Amino acid sequence: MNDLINVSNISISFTQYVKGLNQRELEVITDLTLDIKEGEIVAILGSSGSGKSLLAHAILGILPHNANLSGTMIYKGEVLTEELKEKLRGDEISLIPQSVNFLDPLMKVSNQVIMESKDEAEEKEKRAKQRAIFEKYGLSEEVDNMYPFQLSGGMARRVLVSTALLSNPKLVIADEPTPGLDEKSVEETLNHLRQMAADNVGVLLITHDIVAALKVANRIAIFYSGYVIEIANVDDFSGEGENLLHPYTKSLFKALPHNGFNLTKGHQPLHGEIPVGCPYYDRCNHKLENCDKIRPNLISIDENKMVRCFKYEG
Ligand SMILES: Nc1ncnc2c1ncn2[C@@H]1O[C@H](COP(=O)(O)OP(=O)(O)OP(=O)(O)O)[C@@H](O)[C@H]1O
Ligand code: NI
Repeated sequence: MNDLINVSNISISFTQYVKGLNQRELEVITDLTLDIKEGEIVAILGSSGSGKSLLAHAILGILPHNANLSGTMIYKGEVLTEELKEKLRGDEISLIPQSVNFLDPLMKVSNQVIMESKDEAEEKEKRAKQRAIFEKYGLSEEVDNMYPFQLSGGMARRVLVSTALLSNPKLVIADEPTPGLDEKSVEETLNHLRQMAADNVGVLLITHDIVAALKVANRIAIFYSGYVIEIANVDDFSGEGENLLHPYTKSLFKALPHNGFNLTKGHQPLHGEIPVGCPYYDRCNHKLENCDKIRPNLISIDENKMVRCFKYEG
């Protein structure tokens, strides 16, 4: 499988003004590395407020103006500059947004899916395509003329998915597509993602729902305090978790059945104070000599797996 996007050493911070002219940096994402291949679903798993949406917005080039972004992104072998992001956004790279509030309440569904066209021929072509995709996702012809408030939650979700697919994207970023959905709608949404991957689209699934991630992803990136601490194959989350590498991922996996498969709290970005050493130091039960003094790098174990832990360095 070919690499679609390689995100290397991305950091995102905000400049905050405290007491007049004093500034300080709030680092939300630190040194994030991740790659997605064609036809692959990679889930990034992190708790609420951990910076997942910011990562999506960084790839799309829609970060807020006060955000500082560093690091590199390569898309199909080409450096993903802000200019290129703008060109690809809504085209080769599309977003399934976190909220159905992204739909304009005052516009008929089909019109907002299509947006502007440069001439009649293009509009006709777009309408035909929109109808075909809606059909595929079980949205009948009368839905075209509905307003968002007339849609059920599940229908609105399907409209967002269809919208993301209208441009034949190569990379789809799904930002928390499952929270608040009933089990059937969750399954339906996951099936949509599987279908995309089967069509060779790369999918970045952003979620705090580990159960959903395990059902659909090929690989899972675990986010902790703004750091990716491990990227594992979905199959590693089985048995006793013996193939998982990072102490945090192992304990997370072991704890799952006991806490109803919910992510435990306590891995928000560390507001203001970035630890010198390992971000997991305080909670780790495999501490080594230098863990509180030096931050481990995210190192590759093989083509698919990475870990940030001194146990595996050297
Ligand atoms: N414009 C901003 N200015 C300053 N800080 C911000 C800004 N936007 C986001 N943040 C900070 O970045 C953090 C991460 O935000 P983000 O929306 O990416 O989290 P998330 O992981 O997507 O959360 P959720 O699961 O709730 O969607 C927030 O907790 C907040 O501290
Ligand atoms: Ni979010």
